[in-house]
Amino acid sequence: MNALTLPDIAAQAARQALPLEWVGMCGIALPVLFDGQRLVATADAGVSLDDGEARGIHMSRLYLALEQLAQETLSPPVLQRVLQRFLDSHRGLSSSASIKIHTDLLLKRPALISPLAGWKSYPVTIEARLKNAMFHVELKIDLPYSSTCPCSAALARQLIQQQFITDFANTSLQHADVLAWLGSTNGIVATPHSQRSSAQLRLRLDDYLDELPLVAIINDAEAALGTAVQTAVKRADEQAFALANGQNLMFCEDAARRLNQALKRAPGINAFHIRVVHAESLHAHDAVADSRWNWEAA
Ligand SMILES: Nc1nc2c(ncn2[C@@H]2O[C@H](COP(=O)(O)OP(=O)(O)OP(=O)(O)O)[C@@H](O)[C@H]2O)c(=O)[nH]1
Repeated sequence: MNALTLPDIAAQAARQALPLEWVGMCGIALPVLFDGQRLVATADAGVSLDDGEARGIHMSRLYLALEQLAQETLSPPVLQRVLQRFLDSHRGLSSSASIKIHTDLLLKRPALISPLAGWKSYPVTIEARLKNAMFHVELKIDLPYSSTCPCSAALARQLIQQQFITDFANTSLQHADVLAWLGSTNGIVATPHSQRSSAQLRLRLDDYLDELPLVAIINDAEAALGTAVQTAVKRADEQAFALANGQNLMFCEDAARRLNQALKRAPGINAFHIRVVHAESLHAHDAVADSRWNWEAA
């Protein structure tokens, strides 16, 4: 060996010939561009190692191809070009390539009543795969929202009725008495439990999309759920939120069904797997519902 030649271990023959389904790097720091923002992201990037005789893949080639994602707005065509570069730089070694990008999308959300707004962070993962010229993109989105138990609300209403009977038994009622009673703690002797809940959406996108419909999907899903968690909140906003929750009682089953309907209507999605998790304040465990559409067949 010439003293100036660097040893290239990856190019050596493997001691034990065996193809590998996926080889790559996880947790690569990457600043990505999306929705006019520069977002801090991490990427997992890799290829299959089909040539069982080859010792290793060329990780630096994948790493360098990722730079394109720091330069251009994240979109399906850009992801496809990067994956094609992974494969072009591993001719004879790999037939499939994949990339996962984890980031937090920041969206500015207005308050319900006051003229205020604040930032909300949505954890998202964008996963793209290229195999035998077939290109697929999958999104994972986590959405926090508030849910109030309909059963608990009905039980609380019944207790309020009982309290009313107790407080006004054998009394001739004046409008002012009832109004004062309604404003007292006796008038709301029981409250239903509500909880911070989360919807975990996994979505497969149609192949032809030029843009990632992340913001539209988040907006559609939040509209379907009805009580997204808030950002900037003054008392007027809190009161509006209390009213919205009172008008939007839901079990986890209700939330899953609403999301199912909304996502089936949303353009650009050809399959999904939804999980909603209501982190119960009644129990120390969660109430959970799943819903799928075209998921097994895809
Ligand atoms: N394949 C592989 N490479 C690793 C691993 N851990 C670290 N590396 C390093 O990743 C570096 C980059 O690999 P290559 O892309 O093959 O680098 P290179 O041979 O200089 O680049 P090319 O000439 O393009 O092949 C090498 O120095 C490897 O030692 C590993 O587990 N597997």
